Amino acid sequence: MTPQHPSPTDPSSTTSAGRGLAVRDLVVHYRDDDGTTATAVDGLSLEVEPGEVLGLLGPSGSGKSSLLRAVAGLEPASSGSITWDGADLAGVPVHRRGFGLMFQDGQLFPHRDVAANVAFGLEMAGEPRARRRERVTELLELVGLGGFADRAVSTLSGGERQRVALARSLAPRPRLLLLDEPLSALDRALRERLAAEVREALTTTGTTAVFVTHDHDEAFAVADRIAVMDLGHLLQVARPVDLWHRPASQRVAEFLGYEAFVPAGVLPGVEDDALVALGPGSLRLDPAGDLRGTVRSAGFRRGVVEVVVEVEGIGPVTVVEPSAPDRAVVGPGEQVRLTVDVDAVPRLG
Ligand SMILES: Nc1ncnc2c1ncn2[C@@H]1O[C@H](COP(=O)(O)OP(=O)(O)OP(=O)(O)O)[C@@H](O)[C@H]1O
Repeated sequence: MTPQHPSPTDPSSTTSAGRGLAVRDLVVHYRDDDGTTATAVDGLSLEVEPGEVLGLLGPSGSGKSSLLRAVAGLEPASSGSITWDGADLAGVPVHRRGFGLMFQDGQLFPHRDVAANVAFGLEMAGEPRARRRERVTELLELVGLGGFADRAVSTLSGGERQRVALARSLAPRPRLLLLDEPLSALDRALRERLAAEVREALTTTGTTAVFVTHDHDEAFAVADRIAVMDLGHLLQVARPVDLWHRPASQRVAEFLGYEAFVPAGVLPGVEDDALVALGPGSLRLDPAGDLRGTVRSAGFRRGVVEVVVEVEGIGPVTVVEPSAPDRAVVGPGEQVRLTVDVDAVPRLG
């Protein structure tokens, strides 16, 4: 691994030289009152190409917000550099970076109506009133709030507020939009729907963006590439499909939801000793299968049945089966046989 391209085997991890955002060997420290320092970002390098949506994924405390805040200029870098189109941003204050910010709680201005919230950045930029009005209408349409211009912010639902916040942050056409857990205050169903809408708004407007989340489903729904962080380090950067099928390490695979890690030789018909990961999608219930297991639990979830099976010699693995009204559902304690889908069992390097 080189710091510039953490996954050199993944062609999608390379970017056009010097364009867009480049973070090089960045370190962000926090100094406590007692003089001790905590390292939140530890020598991290990353690039974001113009027009790209990068998902920044990692567990709580992995340093995602610290990285985002450093890029925004809200947190000083202890060492390393942050550049945009090759120009160093050290010493460039937050409001001169041309970057937009969007947070979990939207931070709308309560005394302005929806249109005035969206217009805020345009006013700051000195846009004439007619152009502002036009742009506000365009942005509210884009986020699905066409008739909302005159609404008071206090009358909006949580999802509507975040749509307004998104419209407001897109209105001045930031050269980079930094989104820090913008959906995490919303309930799961709304979050899934809005994640798709955010992606559409970003790609329709061609906005370059970094989207921080600790939810891998959300990262998969929003991002062109996903950067996985842990303990201030970058573990892997890859397109969602490559990340899922080729996680670079057990740590990445665990974080994505893989459940069992065994030598490949444990699987029927496989003879090498590489470590492999099994998770949802790796196994199928099959009366003629070579693996045996005991059902621990079975739950219905939006058209599929998720069956957790204690697989002999492997451990618990979730099996996802399509649901049908006349198909018998297995229950806890039941003995089952399973087949491996070898294409859905990544080898860990
Ligand atoms: N202002 C601060 N002072 C001291 N330590 C801090 C400060 N902000 C963050 N940290 C520490 O830096 C580390 C990284 O925190 P950060 O908020 O960047 O992580 P995160 O991945 O965004 O987490 P979360 O998903 O919980 O927001 C953590 O150990 C955290 O305790």
